[in-house]
Amino acid sequence: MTKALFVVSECAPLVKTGGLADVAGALPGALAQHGVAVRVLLPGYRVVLGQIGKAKVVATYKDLFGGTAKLRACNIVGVDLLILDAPHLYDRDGAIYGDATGRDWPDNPERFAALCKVGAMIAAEGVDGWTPDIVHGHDWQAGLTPEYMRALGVDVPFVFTIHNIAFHGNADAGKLKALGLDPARFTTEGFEFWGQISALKAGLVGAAKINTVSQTYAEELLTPEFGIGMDGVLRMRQADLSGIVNGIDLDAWNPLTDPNITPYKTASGKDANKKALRKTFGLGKADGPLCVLVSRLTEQKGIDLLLEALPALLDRGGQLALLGSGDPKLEVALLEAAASHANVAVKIGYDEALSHKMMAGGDAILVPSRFEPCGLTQLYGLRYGTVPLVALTGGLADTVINASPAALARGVATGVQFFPINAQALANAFTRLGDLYADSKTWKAMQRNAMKQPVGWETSALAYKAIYADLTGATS
Ligand SMILES: Nc1ncnc2c1ncn2[C@@H]1O[C@H](COP(=O)(O)OP(=O)(O)O[C@H]2O[C@H](CO)[C@@H](O)[C@H](O)[C@H]2O)[C@@H](O)[C@H]1O
Repeated sequence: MTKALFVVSECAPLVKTGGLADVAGALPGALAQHGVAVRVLLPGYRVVLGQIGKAKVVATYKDLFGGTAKLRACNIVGVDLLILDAPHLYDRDGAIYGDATGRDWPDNPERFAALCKVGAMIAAEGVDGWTPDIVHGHDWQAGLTPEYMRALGVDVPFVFTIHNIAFHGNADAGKLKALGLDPARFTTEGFEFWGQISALKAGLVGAAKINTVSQTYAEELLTPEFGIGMDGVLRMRQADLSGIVNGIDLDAWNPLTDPNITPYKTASGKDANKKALRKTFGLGKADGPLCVLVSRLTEQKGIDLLLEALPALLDRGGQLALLGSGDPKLEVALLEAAASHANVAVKIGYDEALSHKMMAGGDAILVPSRFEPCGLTQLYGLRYGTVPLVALTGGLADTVINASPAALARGVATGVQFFPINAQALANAFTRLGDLYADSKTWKAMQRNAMKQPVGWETSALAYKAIYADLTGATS
């Protein structure tokens, strides 16, 4: 049995701001089926502590960046967790990465350095009679782990997964001492990045193997356009970089058993959900497709392109129901669009149950991202027979089969892709979507294909296991 320690800043269902949490929550269960036992090291945010009750204390750290911390072990919905209960770092009002106004916490470098340091100590000494064979960090919040492991002389292999390279976790060089980092490693070969400490770069240079969450994104990352300053480092590490597409939790996202919806086995069962969804969003009947979108509202997600291309959807009799939160300017623009078009409805906020209802009730799920390492909502869409309309990039390129004439002729199309990633191409894609929707035989075939597509973790869990086995020499 291989033992792996995940170091990660969010984990569904306990705490989630985006797709990272879904992966951290679902991959351990998938790995367990293949003989890999994962424990997930997670910050003890207030929202997390509120859900774990009196979990057993398995270690105490006297001075962890300015206060005493306890490590608590528990199992929540099948995931073995190690919760870093450090009130001076994590027990506060506001969100997990920043205050209520959206500003990053000024001590984020210390908050996530603490997580990494504890990860390194667990690798060094073990905890609760358990020592990992592999440490697997996710995104910049886990990036400093290999630095602390090196300082402690631990030679457990470190695997680093990039979910979103846009966040570098930079800290002022003046924090070197406060973070307990080795100044000799503050170089271009180490974790220095344009005069700052980069937690992301520390992870990239310190990992034995790096992966990201789709094959296409792994290739894109090597280019300046997508690498966002890290493409040079990644080109140097190219031999150790791979792409492993995300899966989704097939139990949580199952149209047959989903408690949030009227369950269904085939796409015809979507009708009742569509009716209910229209009611929830205050939308009337329409001839064209009911498009849904669930997302963080950021530059990445192409919401501005959607606003610009919207007339093309509305001209085809289509509708839009959108759920999201984030950039205040995008929120305002979306609410304005909803106020001026009867066929556009917007809910600002975060609502897990509603996101399920939208997958069940929508005809099409939109993902017009400028870049998308993998993307999960198009995978939910496939499983729910909700045809994805996506930008041709990253994991969206790898998981959706575009309704090209060839794919339609072969009966394999599952969605619509557009390229280049701009408003005009998206508008054209809306017109194509309208045509496909109007041709009910073709549309039904696409829904069937979508629902048949494997979107679970099976293949990808085996790919992670193979990376671990390669590094540990394990055979089973
Ligand atoms: N307002 C809201 N209400 C309810 N649910 C909401 C919501 N806003 C977002 N969500 C949910 O959050 C998740 C978002 O995951 P994505 O993979 O689509 O993007 P994200 O950019 O967060 O993840 C990053 O990491 C993941 C995981 O590797 C990659 O797939 C992705 O490409 C990368 O950008 C989905 O489960 C979605 O349903």
